[in-house]
Amino acid sequence: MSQTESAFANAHPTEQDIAVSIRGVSKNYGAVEALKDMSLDFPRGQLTSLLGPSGCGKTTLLKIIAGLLKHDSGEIIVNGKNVTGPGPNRAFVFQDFALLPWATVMRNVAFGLELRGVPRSEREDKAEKYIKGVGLAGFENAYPHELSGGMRQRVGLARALSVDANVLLLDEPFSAVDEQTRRKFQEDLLSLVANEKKTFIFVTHSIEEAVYCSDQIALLLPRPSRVHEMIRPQIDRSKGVDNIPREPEYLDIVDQIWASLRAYVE
Ligand SMILES: Nc1ncnc2c1ncn2[C@@H]1O[C@H](COP(=O)(O)OP(=O)(O)OP(=O)(O)O)[C@@H](O)[C@H]1O
Repeated sequence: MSQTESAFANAHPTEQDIAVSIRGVSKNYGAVEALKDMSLDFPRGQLTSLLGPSGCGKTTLLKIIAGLLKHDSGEIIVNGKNVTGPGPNRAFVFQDFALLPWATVMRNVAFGLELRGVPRSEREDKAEKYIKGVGLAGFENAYPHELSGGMRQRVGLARALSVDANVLLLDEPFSAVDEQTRRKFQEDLLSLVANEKKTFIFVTHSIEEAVYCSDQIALLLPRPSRVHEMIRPQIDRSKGVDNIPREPEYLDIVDQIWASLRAYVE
């Protein structure tokens, strides 16, 4: 079986430790049916991308998992428990950064811990670890307006990491950054997935990015959204961000996903 066939055939692994499970979730906005009877599992410690045409409900699903938006029916199970609202086990990294403009990088990253009453030295130690982890060492005392969009996005990610949520929800985290920053950020994200043992759920518009970064990709159909296909790319990432895009297996999976999606994009 070729790598590409196995990426599609192994899409329903058994015996996985599931961090988040979506069971028959539906969501309407008035007359707009956004999600319909959606079911999907997110394995612990892995990165799952949600990929699909614009308006298919990716952000809606992410916000429902975060507990920021109520679903109409179905269940969201996180670490084995049904959840109906926000909780400390999930952190949402907003597309528009949602940083405090008057606070330094250190204070922004430590802010979630500050809200929980964690003593200053403890929260700053933890924040420092993640400021380094996202490549922002040296910028602890900078303010958001002194940073580029990509750097602000990293502050948002460091803040989400520092609160010890074990599920990280990222809504197009790289959409506002240039190509070089995007590649560096993708590499850093993969290191975080490997080192942090957290579950990442990631919305992207980029097929290439999804294939490069993901353990599994949920291809969603236009609304009312359902899961069209699950793909497990199994890319050998040791070849590095610059070489993988030339690998035949990578290109085959990108082509197959494009073939599935193109009918809905026109
Ligand atoms: N607050 C709202 N009120 C009414 N309709 C909404 C609202 N939010 C989203 N929708 C509609 O629900 C559908 C799903 O939206 P959502 O933002 O989840 O899609 P998406 O896949 O994340 O889109 P994109 O890829 O363009 O960011 C869209 O048709 C959108 O217009």
